Amino acid sequence: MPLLCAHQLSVSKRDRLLFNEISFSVAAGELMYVKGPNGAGKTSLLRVLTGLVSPDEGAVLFEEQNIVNCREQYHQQLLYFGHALGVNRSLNALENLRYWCAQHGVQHTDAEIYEVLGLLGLVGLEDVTVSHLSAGQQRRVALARFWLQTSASVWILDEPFTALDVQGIALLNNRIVAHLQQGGCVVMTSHQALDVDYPTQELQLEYRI
Ligand SMILES: Nc1ncnc2c1ncn2[C@@H]1O[C@H](COP(=O)(O)OP(=O)(O)OP(=O)(O)O)[C@@H](O)[C@H]1O
Repeated sequence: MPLLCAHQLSVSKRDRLLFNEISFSVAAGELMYVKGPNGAGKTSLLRVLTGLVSPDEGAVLFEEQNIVNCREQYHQQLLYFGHALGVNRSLNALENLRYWCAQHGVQHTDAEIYEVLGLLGLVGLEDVTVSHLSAGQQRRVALARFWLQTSASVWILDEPFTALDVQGIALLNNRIVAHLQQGGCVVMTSHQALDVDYPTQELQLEYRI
């Protein structure tokens, strides 16, 4: 049974049809890579898959149920990483992750959060206000949720590699592969060529006039 299905999705913005009757499914252990030029509609598609935005036509199914009818159950199984980092720039990394854990019902001690921040190369920066961190370090604080939240099966990632250095990209790639090997699924976009050592399905969106 697929974890996630897009069924004949169509979305228009400002009278421009971004995509029309797109269908695909992603099963446990599968990675879907959504490609396309700027403005093609990749973010719009991902937001529809999360249920944040409704499609003009079609439906998104989680475990064969329309997400409209199982919103709470779906959101418990969903980890969405969008363009907005979802970190409070006036708090430090530790405070941000404590807050994120509390909001998402994830139990972690400070020691465990420190460990994840260490893994992400943020040792010594745990109590620095996020606005004083570099762009890549801020992304790393946001990415910590992929190590803190281990129960979500569906990961939807919108350009997660932005601003990361080579080591950061490798770290995240490894985490994505581990998630897939543990039976999760991933739908992601990236303008960088994907360097994930894992079988990948591709969906190409075109810029439609
Ligand atoms: N809320 C909105 N209101 C009006 N138009 C929108 C809205 N969101 C997106 N668009 C338009 O939809 C089109 C697709 O945007 P989208 O962000 O989905 O593209 P994308 O493929 O993710 O692009 P990029 O590679 O630049 O991130 C763009 O032309 C954009 O202007």
